[in-house]
Amino acid sequence: MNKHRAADSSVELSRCQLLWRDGKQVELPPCQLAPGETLGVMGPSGCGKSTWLRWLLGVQQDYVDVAGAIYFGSRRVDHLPIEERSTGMVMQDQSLFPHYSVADNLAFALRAQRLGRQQRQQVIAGQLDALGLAGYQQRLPQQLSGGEKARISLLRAVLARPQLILLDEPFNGLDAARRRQVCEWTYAFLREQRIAAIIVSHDAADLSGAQQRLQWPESGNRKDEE
Ligand SMILES: Nc1ncnc2c1ncn2[C@@H]1O[C@H](COP(=O)(O)OP(=O)(O)OP(=O)(O)O)[C@@H](O)[C@H]1O
Repeated sequence: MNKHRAADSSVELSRCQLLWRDGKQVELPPCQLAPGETLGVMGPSGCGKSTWLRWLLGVQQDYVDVAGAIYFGSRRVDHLPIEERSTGMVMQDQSLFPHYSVADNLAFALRAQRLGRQQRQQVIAGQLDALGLAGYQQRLPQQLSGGEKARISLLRAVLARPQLILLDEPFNGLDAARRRQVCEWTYAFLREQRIAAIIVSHDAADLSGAQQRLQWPESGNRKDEE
């Protein structure tokens, strides 16, 4: 298990303010997620959802100031560097290691769990099977379709078993039947592994398994208030 992960602690996000350089600002309400719980987020294009997720992940973003706190149990993590936050993210552009096979990409995510080689191969084979990708171990990312890449990216992020996982439009590029299947698998896996998650999507059906919802609040303009 990830050494930074406190298995039974909840994720707590304080009220959070995002302030862009051009004066646009938005205030998000506080939120608490128990292990295995998901927050589904919807909002119009360009409102700041990905920016907020990248802040939660710990990415430096010079175009915006963010004031807020993130706690895993009693531990405050928003001042920690990205590698110490036990937070994973699947981005819209799906970043697999291009020169690693599917199996090696997934093995990378499992490294903290210290499984033996055979056990690791079993986990990988079982999960690929569950996602309709049986036998894909030796493929390279360039040999995958967009939808296949999306599923492997998602699998890699959840197999690392972070405390919090951030999914930005994770089911894009899938046909309707596959989208439903991957969506159901994702919620079941997050619940079973007790991983708290935030899922952003423009499609309400993607958020049907989420226990909590956030409709992105209207943004204001600080310059108008001055
Ligand atoms: N690297 C950047 N530099 C400057 N401004 C940026 C940068 N990335 C995003 N922005 C701005 O921040 C605002 C929010 O963008 P963001 O990508 O977070 O929106 P979003 O809600 O995720 O949109 P979408 O649903 O289209 O993905 C937008 O006004 C965008 O132009």
